[in-house]
Amino acid sequence: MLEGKPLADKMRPDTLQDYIGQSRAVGQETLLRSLLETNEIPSLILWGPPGCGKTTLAHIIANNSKKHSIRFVTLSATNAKTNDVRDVIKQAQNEKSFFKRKTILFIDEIHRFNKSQQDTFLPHVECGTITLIGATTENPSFQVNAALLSRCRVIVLEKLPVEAMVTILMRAINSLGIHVLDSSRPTDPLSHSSNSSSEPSVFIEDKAVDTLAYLSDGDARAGLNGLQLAVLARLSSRKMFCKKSGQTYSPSRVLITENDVKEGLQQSHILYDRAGEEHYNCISALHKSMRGSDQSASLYWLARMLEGGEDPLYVARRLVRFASEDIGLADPSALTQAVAAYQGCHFIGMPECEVLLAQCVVYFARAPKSIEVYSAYNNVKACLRNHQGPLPPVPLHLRNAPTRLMKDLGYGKGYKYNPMYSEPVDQEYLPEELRGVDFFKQRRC
Ligand SMILES: Nc1ncnc2c1ncn2[C@@H]1O[C@H](COP(=O)(O)OP(=O)(O)OP(=O)(O)O)[C@@H](O)[C@H]1O
Repeated sequence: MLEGKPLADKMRPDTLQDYIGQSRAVGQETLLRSLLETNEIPSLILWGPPGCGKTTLAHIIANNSKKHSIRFVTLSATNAKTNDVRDVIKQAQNEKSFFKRKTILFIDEIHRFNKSQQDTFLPHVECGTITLIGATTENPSFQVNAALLSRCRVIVLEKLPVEAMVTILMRAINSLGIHVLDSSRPTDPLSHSSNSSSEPSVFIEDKAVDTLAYLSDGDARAGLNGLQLAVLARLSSRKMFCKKSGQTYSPSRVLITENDVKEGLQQSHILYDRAGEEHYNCISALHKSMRGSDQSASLYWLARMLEGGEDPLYVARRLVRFASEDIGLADPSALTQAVAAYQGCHFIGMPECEVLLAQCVVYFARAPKSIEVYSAYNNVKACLRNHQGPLPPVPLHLRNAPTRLMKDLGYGKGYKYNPMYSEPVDQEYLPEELRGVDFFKQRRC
């Protein structure tokens, strides 16, 4: 059972009955479930984090549709070319016109197709030649063409909760014939070696199952892979033990502990997806926690990113921005702190630089906040962008006059050099048509 395909693939359910969790999307009372049960599949975009069951749901739909002689074609946007899509469409057109057969096209990681590739199937979705099912870990509002999106129903799948993960893991554990050891009954399974077969009996601590369910962070593939790796590692260390000791005897029972499953999981991959949606969610949560002056939450989001393998320089760059955008002149040294933290991270790297970022984040959470400069600058930008016609010229008295011709043209004429005056100088600095505008108080566009 542990040889060949990954355990996650072997355990992929074929029916909705075995599809665990995701009740909001495909629970008993949902529209999607009734549509699936009556085999009226609309075009869908399945959006959710890695390993939450997008491909599995498509696989279940495929199984169902084959029973109703609907064609189900799969492409992965990571390696499919535009020509592959065209071929599928051509075939779908033929099937539709000659055999009245429908085609469902499943595109995994649809966000990897660029906009023009996505355009290729738009008219065919519209006229019903194909029913499109796209799976994506990225927010479809940014990654899927608006026109295509409006023709699809977006199904949001969530990270699988711990209980669902336990159910999925237990299903795999049972199918592998592994025994779960009840930690409330302290017996040593390894001391009983009554197993006569050459294959060892495999046990797993119940708390190891719980830990695996927690640490896999809603990603069933990660959990099942973690389980598989832990079992394989234990079995191979049993073999090594026999080889090294030259003993023909080998322990007939193998125990998978909590530590084994922790090793089986690659934490960084599991807790955090550096390139995906989670990266933006966490940085946004950090920014908002600092803005809200919540130092604990700020530290939490920072640690969540760094522990997950985020690039510390990326976080440091965001802190430089925050120093000006949210703290600004309420504490101008915030900017110095942020730049110093950035340089410090650059010098020493992870893991040493984590504390620099932590210091900066707490400083920012505690700092007084001001968006005065940020808002005033936005007002100026809005004024420029909304301006109709040519921009007003720079007033002559403010222009530099390095040549005689420029002087003759009136450049710099009438300019009052402020240091020459002991009193405040009455002089205009904005173009004539903006006289009197105060970007700090109002927005004039
Ligand atoms: N809801 C579920 N019920 C039962 N098993 C599940 C469920 N979701 C995922 N699994 C298990 O996890 C494995 C991986 O899930 P799947 O391939 O569907 O994830 P995905 O959301 O498509 O992830 P990715 O975005 O990384 O491709 C499946 O093969 C299956 O064994």
